[in-house]
Amino acid sequence: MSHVAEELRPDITRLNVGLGERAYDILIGPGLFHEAGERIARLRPGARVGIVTDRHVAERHLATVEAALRAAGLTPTPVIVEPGEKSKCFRVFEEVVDALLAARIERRDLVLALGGGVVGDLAGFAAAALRRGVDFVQAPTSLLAQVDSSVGGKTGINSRHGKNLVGAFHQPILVLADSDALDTLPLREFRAGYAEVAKYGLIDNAPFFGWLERKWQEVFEGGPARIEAIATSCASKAAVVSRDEKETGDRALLNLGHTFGHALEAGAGFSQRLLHGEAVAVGMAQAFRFSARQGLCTQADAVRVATHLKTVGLPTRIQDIPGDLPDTDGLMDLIAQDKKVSRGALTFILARGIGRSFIARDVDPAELRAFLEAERAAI
Ligand SMILES: NC(=O)c1ccc[n+]([C@@H]2O[C@H](COP(=O)([O-])OP(=O)(O)OC[C@H]3O[C@@H](n4cnc5c(N)ncnc54)[C@H](O)[C@@H]3O)[C@@H](O)[C@H]2O)c1
Ligand SMILES: O=C(O)C(=O)C[C@@H](O)[C@H](O)[C@H](O)COP(=O)(O)O
Ligand SMILES: [Zn+2]
Repeated sequence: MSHVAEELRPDITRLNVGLGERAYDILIGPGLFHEAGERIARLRPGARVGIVTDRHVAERHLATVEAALRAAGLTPTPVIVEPGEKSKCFRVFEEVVDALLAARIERRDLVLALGGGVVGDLAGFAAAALRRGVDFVQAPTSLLAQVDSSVGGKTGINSRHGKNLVGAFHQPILVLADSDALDTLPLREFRAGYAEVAKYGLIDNAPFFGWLERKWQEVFEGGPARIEAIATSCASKAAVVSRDEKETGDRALLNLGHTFGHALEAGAGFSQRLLHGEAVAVGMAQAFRFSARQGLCTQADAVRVATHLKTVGLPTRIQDIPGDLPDTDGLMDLIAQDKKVSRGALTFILARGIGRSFIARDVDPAELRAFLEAERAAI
């Protein structure tokens, strides 16, 4: 990537995910979709580009991106899926792969994921599988995708057995996070993405969590605080991914709130009843309450976490989720399918305090069950 364009655009933040020959840039700032063609053509001049997107995003942003690609001599073919988590499934995966093959996307061509985390995970997995692997670019359009899912190369789909159980590690070659795209994102979706922003503070950056407590309204309103929150989140994620690409060690910290959260998402049928970020918010509040119950962190820290999440309008308890959920046995079964489970031993991300998360292996199932029962009984 040339530095010249960034020097001409001081409003663009450029980060790098240091992965040797698979290193890539993350660009964050306004107007990037208008420059998508020029920036992608520098990496793959003359390429065919299969643009995987969803209907909501297509209605708002596809024309801009397509025009930019054509102007730079690239040949785009859109592949449009239905919005929502249910599209992360085998049926839609097959449809996307078939559409990309029909568009003759070859090994030196590209897949462009234009959308939220659902499109990013689905398109990334399609790119990983297509002709045994073609390159892909992430053009994230939701807050969640700009701060988390577009970075790090986890791609995949859900199975009837649980969340993200089929997939591949496949890194993008570029991430273009156009902050203007967030202007069309519904508030509920923005809030859900905010849960993953707060996650970075809770994992290992207490000052960032404190900053969010003071500045969250500015982050929601847009402007410099929003860009700063996105850049801080991406920098945290890039650092973890660079040192542990395939989650053999501390990348698992990025799973804070996800062991509980994924079970709840699956329990809610991957439906609009509970968005991924909302599930993570409940899961993080639970991880801190579970930690406090085990004497690992103070009750005050657990309350502080839940209070901030509640203040921004996120759910923090099972009771905040509308509709029926599996009972404790059902949740335990779903948790048993978590990818961090090893030879049956449960792994959770727990905390000794805000910004002091750690990987807890061999969590006692009896203690977990008692905690889930207590959570269910809480008013
Ligand atoms: N791979 C990873 O590392 C990783 C990390 C975090 C989450 N995820 C996955 O990401 C998914 C959640 O992503 P998400 O929250 O972006 O959900 P999503 O992709 O479903 O997008 C949320 C909703 O907002 C709409 N939308 C997106 N951008 C828009 C825009 N700019 N304007 C208007 N509407 C827009 C979408 O059409 C959809 O209806 C989950 O499947 C989760 O498992 C993956
Ligand atoms: O990138 C990671 O690593 C993460 O854990 C980020 C999470 O926010 C994300 O939801 C991820 O898809 C969960 O990974 P999984 O391995 O538990 O499916
Ligand atoms: Zn997540």
